[in-house]
Amino acid sequence: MSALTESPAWQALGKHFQAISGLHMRELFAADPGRSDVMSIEACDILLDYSKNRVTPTTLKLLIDLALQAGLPDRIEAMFNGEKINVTENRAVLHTALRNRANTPVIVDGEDVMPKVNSVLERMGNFCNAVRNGDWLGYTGQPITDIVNIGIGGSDLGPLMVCEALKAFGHPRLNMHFVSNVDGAQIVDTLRKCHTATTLFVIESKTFTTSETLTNAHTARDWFLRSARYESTIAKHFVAVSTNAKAVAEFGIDTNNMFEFWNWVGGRYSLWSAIGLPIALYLGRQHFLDLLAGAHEMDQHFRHTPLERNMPVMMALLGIWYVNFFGAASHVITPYNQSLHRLPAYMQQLDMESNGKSTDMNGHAVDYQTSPIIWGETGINGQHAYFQMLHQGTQLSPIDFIASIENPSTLPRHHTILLANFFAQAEAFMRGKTEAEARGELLAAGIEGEQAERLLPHKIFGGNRPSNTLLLGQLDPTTLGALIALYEHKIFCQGVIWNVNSFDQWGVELGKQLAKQIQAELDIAAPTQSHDSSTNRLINFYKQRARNG
Ligand SMILES: O=P(O)(O)OC[C@H]1O[C@](O)(CO)[C@@H](O)[C@@H]1O
Repeated sequence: MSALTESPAWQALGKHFQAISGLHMRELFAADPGRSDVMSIEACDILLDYSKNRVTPTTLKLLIDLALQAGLPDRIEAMFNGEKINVTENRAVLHTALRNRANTPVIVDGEDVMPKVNSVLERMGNFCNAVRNGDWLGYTGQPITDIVNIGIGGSDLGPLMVCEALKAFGHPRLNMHFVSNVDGAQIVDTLRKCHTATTLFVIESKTFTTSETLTNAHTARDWFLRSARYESTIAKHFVAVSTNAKAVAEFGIDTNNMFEFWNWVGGRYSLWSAIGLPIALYLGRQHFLDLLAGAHEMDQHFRHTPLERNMPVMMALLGIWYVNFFGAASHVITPYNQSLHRLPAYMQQLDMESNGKSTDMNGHAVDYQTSPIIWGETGINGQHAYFQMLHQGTQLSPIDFIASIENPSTLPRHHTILLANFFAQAEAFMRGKTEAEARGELLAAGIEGEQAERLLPHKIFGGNRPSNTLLLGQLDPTTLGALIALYEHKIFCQGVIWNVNSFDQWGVELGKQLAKQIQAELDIAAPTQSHDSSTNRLINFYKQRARNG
């Protein structure tokens, strides 16, 4: 057994689980009408109601014991203070410094990083103003109308998700495009919608070595030069965001047109850095600063609120309760705002790339589950697709319901229907439908006797399916910033308790190495023999068909 599973707090939770796992939330609500007043937290214009979880006050106390046993308060301070908590890469983890609107010094290797953070923000702001005002002109003297972000993973998902979420605040002249897939279909389709004279390419890559991004960037450059002809025109149409100035220069982008960030910013935590440039271009400098301010407010809440009233901490602990004690393999994210439709995809990288680990900080194999599988869709669409399984299937999948009270992008009547569904689903998952209720409904519908008995088992809902409800005041830059930071910190807390490094991603390397080797093999006609028989056969089958075709 590992130190974690042997620990007193873990053992106590295991015993407690045996005692209460049979309890139904209906009973818990009936026994304590004030349950949701106690089991809710308000911060940063977000209300978290976590009362529809299979917990009692004792569960919460034991979970807090687990957090304390893991030294969570010290680990939180270590992160904010710039300690090198990403031990396998010997790096600090300071996405919080990027949104440190209080501007207090944050020291890494003896240097306050805030002056350089502020200086890049200043440059981004000036550049965005020029593009948005129409002062930044393309090679024929026209203002920019289309912005194409080329990047993948953290250099795509954050900017894409935020630009979609905050479309209501977007600049009316600017059309945003995001190209991540190396499948040429995506860039071809995008370029078809753009004109060289009015398109700005933002090439985003922390490392500037990512093959998908560089391939797309070269294709964009070739497309551009076919019309613009002179290399000197590139400066007006290509900017880069990276930590790797040398590779940016080698690609042919003037480093004066490069916006820098630093190795203490993880890719999936980078939307607050210059990687947020497409966001700032689309929404404007002030809205980008508002996004940072919202995240900063959540940072302050996270850093300074006692664990039992701390929103990210409570969400982390509830997640651990289900993953490690109920054996839940997955966790569902269901936004009830259409504009948050890319949030589940964003959360997949944030959570699974961070905590999808089976080796702990000491290099030992873990003997407990870590990151759940994160999945989801907009809630309304999910209701008409996978909710059947969530209501009556055999798997327990906790759900996060997310909606906003105000929704500037929708119509009032639509919003009422949307929110009615939002409230109803969380209630349905909690209470279910008993046999007596189902029987009563059948009777009311005039279905009796044998037919009623046959249908009855299918009409029963066990309920007792846990969910968190997150109600945002409105979906604006500030609240969205807070929401994203909330999940970042939730994931961090879980990583601390699971004792994994949430900030490396070695698991993505092997596939990349093999792809490089196979790419070289695909370029030669001779049959491949260097892999296992399945991979050889697949490659050679492909080669033969591609040659004949
Ligand atoms: O920004 P880069 O260096 O191109 O990397 C893109 C993405 O690729 C990954 O390294 C995974 O392969 C992610 O962690 C990262 O967000």
